Amino acid sequence: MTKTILRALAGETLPTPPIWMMRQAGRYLPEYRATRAQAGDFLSLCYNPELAAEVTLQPIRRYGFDAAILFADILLLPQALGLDLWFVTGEGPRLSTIQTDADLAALNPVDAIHDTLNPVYETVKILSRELPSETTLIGFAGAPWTVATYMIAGRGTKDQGPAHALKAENRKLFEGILDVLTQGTIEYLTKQVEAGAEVVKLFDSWAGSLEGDDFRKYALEPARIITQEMKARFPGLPVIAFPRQAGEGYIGFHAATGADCVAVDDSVTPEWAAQHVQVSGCVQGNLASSHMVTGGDALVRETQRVVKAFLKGPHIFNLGHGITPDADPENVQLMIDTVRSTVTA
Ligand SMILES: Cc1c2[nH]c(c1CCC(=O)O)Cc1[nH]c(c(CCC(=O)O)c1C)Cc1[nH]c(c(CCC(=O)O)c1C)Cc1[nH]c(c(C)c1CCC(=O)O)C2
Repeated sequence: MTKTILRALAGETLPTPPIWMMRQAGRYLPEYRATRAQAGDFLSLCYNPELAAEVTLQPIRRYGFDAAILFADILLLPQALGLDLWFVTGEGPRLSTIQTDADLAALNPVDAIHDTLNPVYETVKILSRELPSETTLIGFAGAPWTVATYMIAGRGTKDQGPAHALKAENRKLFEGILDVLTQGTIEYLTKQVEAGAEVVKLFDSWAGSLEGDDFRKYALEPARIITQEMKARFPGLPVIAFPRQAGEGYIGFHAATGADCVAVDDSVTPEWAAQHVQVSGCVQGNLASSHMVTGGDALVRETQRVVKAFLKGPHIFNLGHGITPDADPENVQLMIDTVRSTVTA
């Protein structure tokens, strides 16, 4: 029998939506914190195939999610392209920045990324051997715009100001960075699929800060190029696109990019997304991750609301964004039980 996630991605409407959770391997789980301590730090964990596979499997063992997502980070690609990357505890990522043509020219050639990223492919290979037969393995990468915002600013920013500024001041350089990332992402995802990833997801966390023609050129177009090329290389490969906070930009995103599934965040209601996005294909989402902290009746009610809003079409249940470190693991179980017991007749 085909795996439930793959059935939903193929456009099938299932009586109960399959479920997984962004950041399901993360700090809210005591077993994750223990393995991360064993690895030393976050990046050492990402580059240790045995331990990265272990943390990927932890939420599958605990909850029986329908999909596992490779444990890695979207910022490993810029590191593989030659930027320095480190994480400041309590603050987040830091990178050496790209600000000039010379910085761009100094990046490693795209085919050299595998020297750094080989341990990630090794993690995928372990997972494709060790996952239960009903669990789908999702590979991923950051979308070019989102990854570029970190490379240009050297860190996470609230409004992606430095990347917008570079786009205004030196569009040629800005587009050059996006082009390198587009090609690098294709090569990175290709190796993940060759190693055993069954689905790939593109995380465009900052798509919502691109407006009008910029959204079309820098969120939609790179997603289209990557999706088309991946499908040319691997016919039938399902692709999930996540142009987070795209709002109206979610409308038509399936058709314009060729993605099989569009993941929606919780800044839109599930009823709106069913009406405007699910009409074009599978959707993934979109319970607010804050319910994993607060729990209770509101969690049950809102979970049922999401399930019911999407029940007339293909749907993969997920949060609207990643689960946060302060979440209670018991609330995750309550969400899963609620999804699986919501009567959809
Ligand atoms: C912007 C972004 C990043 N990483 C990612 C994004 C895009 C999606 C999003 O918007 O959440 C994506 C990501 N990061 C991680 C994954 C693995 C798969 C998954 O569990 O979903 C994925 C898909 C692990 C991680 N990536 C990170 C953690 C926490 C690291 C730790 O253990 O300290 C995990 C589990 C670290 C990370 N990595 C990044 C930031 C900003 C941070 C620090 C913020 C934080 O601490 O939560 C960059």
